[in-house]
Amino acid sequence: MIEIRKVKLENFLSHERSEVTFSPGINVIIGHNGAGKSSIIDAIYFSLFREPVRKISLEELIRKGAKDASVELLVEVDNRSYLISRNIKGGIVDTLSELVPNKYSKTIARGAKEVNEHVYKLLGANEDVFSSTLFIGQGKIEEVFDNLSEIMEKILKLERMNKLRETNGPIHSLIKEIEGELKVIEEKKKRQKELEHGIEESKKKVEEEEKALHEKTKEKEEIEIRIKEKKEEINSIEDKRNKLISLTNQKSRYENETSNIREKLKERPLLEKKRDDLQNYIKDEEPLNEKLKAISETLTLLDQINQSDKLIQKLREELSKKKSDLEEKKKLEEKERRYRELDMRKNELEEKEKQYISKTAELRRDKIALEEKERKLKEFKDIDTSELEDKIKKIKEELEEKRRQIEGINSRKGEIEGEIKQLLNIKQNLQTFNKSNKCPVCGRDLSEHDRTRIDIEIEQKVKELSAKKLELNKEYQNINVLIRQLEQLLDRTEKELKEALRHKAQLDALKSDIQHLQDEISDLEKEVSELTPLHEEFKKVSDELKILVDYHNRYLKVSSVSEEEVARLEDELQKEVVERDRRQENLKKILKDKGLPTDKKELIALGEEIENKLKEIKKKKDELSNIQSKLAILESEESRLLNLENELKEIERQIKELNFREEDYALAKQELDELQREYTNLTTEIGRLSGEITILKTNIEKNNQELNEIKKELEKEEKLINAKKKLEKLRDVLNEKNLQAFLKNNAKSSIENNLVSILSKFDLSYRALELNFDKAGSKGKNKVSSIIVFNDKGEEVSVNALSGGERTSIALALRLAIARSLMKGAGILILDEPTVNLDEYRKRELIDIIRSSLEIVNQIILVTHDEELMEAGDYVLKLEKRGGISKVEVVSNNQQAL
Ligand SMILES: Nc1ncnc2c1ncn2[C@@H]1O[C@H](COP(=O)(O)OP(=O)(O)OP(=O)(O)O)[C@@H](O)[C@H]1O
Ligand SMILES: [Zn+2]
Repeated sequence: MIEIRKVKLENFLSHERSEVTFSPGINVIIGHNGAGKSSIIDAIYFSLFREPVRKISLEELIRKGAKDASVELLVEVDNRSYLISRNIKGGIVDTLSELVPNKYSKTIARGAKEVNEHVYKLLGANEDVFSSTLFIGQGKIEEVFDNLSEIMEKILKLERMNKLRETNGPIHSLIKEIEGELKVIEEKKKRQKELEHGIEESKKKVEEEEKALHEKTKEKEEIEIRIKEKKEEINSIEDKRNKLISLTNQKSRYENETSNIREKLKERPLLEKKRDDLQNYIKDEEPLNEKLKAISETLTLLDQINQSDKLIQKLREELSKKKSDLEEKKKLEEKERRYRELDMRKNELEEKEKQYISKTAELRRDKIALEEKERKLKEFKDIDTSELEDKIKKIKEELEEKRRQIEGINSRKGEIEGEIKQLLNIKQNLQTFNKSNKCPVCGRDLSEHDRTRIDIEIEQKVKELSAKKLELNKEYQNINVLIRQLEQLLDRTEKELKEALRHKAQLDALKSDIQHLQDEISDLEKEVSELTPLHEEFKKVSDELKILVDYHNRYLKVSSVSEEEVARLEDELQKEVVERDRRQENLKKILKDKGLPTDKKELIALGEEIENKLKEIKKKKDELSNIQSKLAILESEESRLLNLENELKEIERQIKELNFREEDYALAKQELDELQREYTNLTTEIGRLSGEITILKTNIEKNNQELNEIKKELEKEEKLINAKKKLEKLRDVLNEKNLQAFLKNNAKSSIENNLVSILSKFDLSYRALELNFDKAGSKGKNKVSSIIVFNDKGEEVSVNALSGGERTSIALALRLAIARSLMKGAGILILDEPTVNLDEYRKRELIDIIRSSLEIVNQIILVTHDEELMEAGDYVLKLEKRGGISKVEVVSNNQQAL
């Protein structure tokens, strides 16, 4: 029994994102036209079968403005929950999964086709059955009467049975196919016989050839042995031959060498003569070398003597200079001593002299400054300040007096003003308290006369007081002018005093400066008089030094010279003279001994001549050593020649001993060639034979395989014949009169039974019903009714004669009955707007019938725009459309409310 728990719509028809929960019992979906109610059951239907309910394409199910749509349906079957997920265009595959509460979800099917198959299993019905029975479109409950025959054909798939039987149908073509295969099998049988014969022949041939192969192999082995023996023989002959060749080669090499050496030896006497001549030539070398050495010695001596002469000259000059310097030094020594004494004294006096100079300068500056200040002092006048101070004191006293007068005037003015104010007050009061006739001051009774009098009196008095006040003002002004004049005078006098005081301070400062300068001058004069004798001495010393400085400078120039130095130079000169004389002696001796010319130029020319001669000798010596080495080689060659002659004798002996004959060798080789030819022929023959045998054997193998395959196929023959017979039988059975009628009758009685039991629950008083699955005749009066009803009395009643309510009940019952017969458990009933076009009474009836259906199904989903039907629902969903998008607005649970 399937039950729907929840459906989720995403971009599906008018829904953007809605989630609807269902409960067992009657679920009413309510809302205005176009609110999106049907869309929800469309979503359920689409989830189950991936087909639209309406006549639209899948793409049209996608909400306008969205790219893709998806629907999820949660169902419960036998206490297990399954989630079906369907998608349009989103690229996500459809899935069906089982949800184990609080645990996991297991995908059972993936892809539209697989999901469809599983839904079929869960629902126990396919789309055809479901849409003809439990899913009822708007106002279509009774359609079942008119289409019963088609519905049954569709449900029982009778159409397909007829199709199976047709001449171009599958059964016919299957039989044709089998007949074709049987023909092929006949062909195979012929082939089988051919193959068997061929295999027999081949086997015989293989036997013959194997025998021949055996013989040839034996022959081949014998020849192999003979070849081996022959090869050994040839090898030994070849060894000898090789030895002979190598000996002959060596012999000819030796002979060549011998004749070469003999040729070379012919040169020998000539070389020996040349050698003797050269040896003779180089005899002069030794004495020439000696003479050359003496010449170079002589030349060296000449150079040395020359240098000594120069050195002696230089030393004599230096010595005479030093001697004269020494004399000068001795003459200057007295003056130099005096110079040094004075210089020291001058240095001692230097400090005091500096003091003297600075003090005299300071003294001069002070005297000038003093003169200047004394001149300024004469220009200053003396001023007396006490006079000015007295004057200021007097002015201040006068000012005090005048200010006191002003204060007096002010207080008098205040008194007068107070009196006037009081008088005016009295006058005012007199007028205000007119009626009471009492004095405002004392409260006494006043007559008119009194009042006038008082008035005049007051007037008089006020005038007097005002005149007095005016006078005081004038006086005040006058005094004020005086005060201002006094203040100005005071100011001026004070300034004068200040100026006088400043002048006096300057004079004091000048006087003290003069005093100070005089003190300083007397101090300085004392110091200068003390320094003067030293200054005189300094002057004297300096003057004398000026005269002595020339001598001092001259002394400095010769001061370095000493007696020792002069002595040393004299000694050096002496030694050099001795050395030169010795060399001259030596030279004389050599010249005499070697008979050399005394002239230097001649000596050099002679030296060069000897050197040239020596060079020539050197060349000859090289030539000689060359000839000597050639002669040495010739000597060793001569001994080699002797050896070679002995060797040749030995080789000839060995050749004789070998005794090799070329004819023997050629014969043996010819024999081997013949044997090898024979061997090759045999190998080819053996190869050919085994090749043929292999081919024959593989052929046999192949043919055997084919034979086996043919045998296997022949086994099918019987099955094919049987199949053909069965198909022919099936063709007969599928005939309308046989199986189809049986199926229809079967379904008919089952549905009729169910129908009676369902109707009994609907509380209707009909005893029996009979279904008619045959095609209803052409529409109109002859129309054959698909259902016949019998009343209590057993009378037949046409469906059209029943009341609307009865008809709807029977139609609904019939749908439920069909569903029950064909499905394992009919769980849900879905109705879209069942009450359209019904009056109030019929509507009530229908609600009762629907309620009764709950005895057959568990869950009913009802779509309506009729508010009245809300009451019928156990569970109510209200849909509304806002902004073009459907929304689940209200959800109420009537059961809970009760
Ligand atoms: N692909 C779509 N995208 C958006 N809206 C659509 C789409 N297809 C149809 N509609 C609109 O969805 C609305 C809801 O249709 P649905 O059939 O669910 O309404 P209903 O509440 O059952 O109304 P009625 O009582 O008139 O049958 C309609 O106005 C329809 O025009
Ligand atoms: Zn009075």
